[in-house]
Amino acid sequence: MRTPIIAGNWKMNMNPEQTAEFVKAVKNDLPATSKVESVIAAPAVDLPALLEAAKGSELKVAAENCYFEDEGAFTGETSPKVLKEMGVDYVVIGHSERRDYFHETDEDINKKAHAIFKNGLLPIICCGESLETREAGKAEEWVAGQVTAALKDLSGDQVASSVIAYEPIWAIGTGKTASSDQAEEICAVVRKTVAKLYDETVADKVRIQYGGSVKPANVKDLMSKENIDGGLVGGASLVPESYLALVNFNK
Ligand SMILES: O=C[C@H](O)COP(=O)(O)O
Repeated sequence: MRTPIIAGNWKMNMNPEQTAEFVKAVKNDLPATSKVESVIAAPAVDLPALLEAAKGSELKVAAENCYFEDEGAFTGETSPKVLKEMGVDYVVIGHSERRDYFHETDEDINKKAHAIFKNGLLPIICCGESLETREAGKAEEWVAGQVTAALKDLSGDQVASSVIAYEPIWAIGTGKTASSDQAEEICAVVRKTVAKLYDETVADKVRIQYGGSVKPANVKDLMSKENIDGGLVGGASLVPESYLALVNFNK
């Protein structure tokens, strides 16, 4: 039985003060982690405030990115080793915004996944096709390729404990959600890809999120699908009431 995981991805929208206020507003109404994992992914500058505010609550903390080296002359980068020391749980990697604006490659993402596991963190690995790729009928092939590249040389146990987020680029921040059937179709492809690369046991354990205009009004429908175990939520995770409605989707 896979534990649902709802992760807010704040992107570059909050400061430390707003972070502390947000957590104060939600921390007493989060579901038990054993029922639904509630995660917030925040920019590196907000992580100390987020970790401090989340202490003693059910909230788990994710970084929005990290580098694949632990330390050294890498100006501006964030060390996965330090993230672990700080108490971070997850790191989001391969988000389409990082692939597009910061030119992250499949190879970088795979290296980051290895660095994340080496440091005892867990990855939320993003994948997803553009509208052009979808319209060319190549969404399945594209996503399977991204998943295969991201997981290269990871062990079955590592993959079983990973989270993979399917986010069609055309649905991010656009208000256009993939229908729950469209989302399920590709999330099933992700699981099948994991089964092909590893085995059914690993595929059965890996948790798959859908992301792209998820909101309180559609979360229940998406979460009812067999291969959707959670959501990676941008805009609708920025307001405490909306975030609480998302993580409490099954109440
Ligand atoms: O990481 C989150 C996704 O990019 C989705 O963003 P959105 O919920 O604002 O569409």
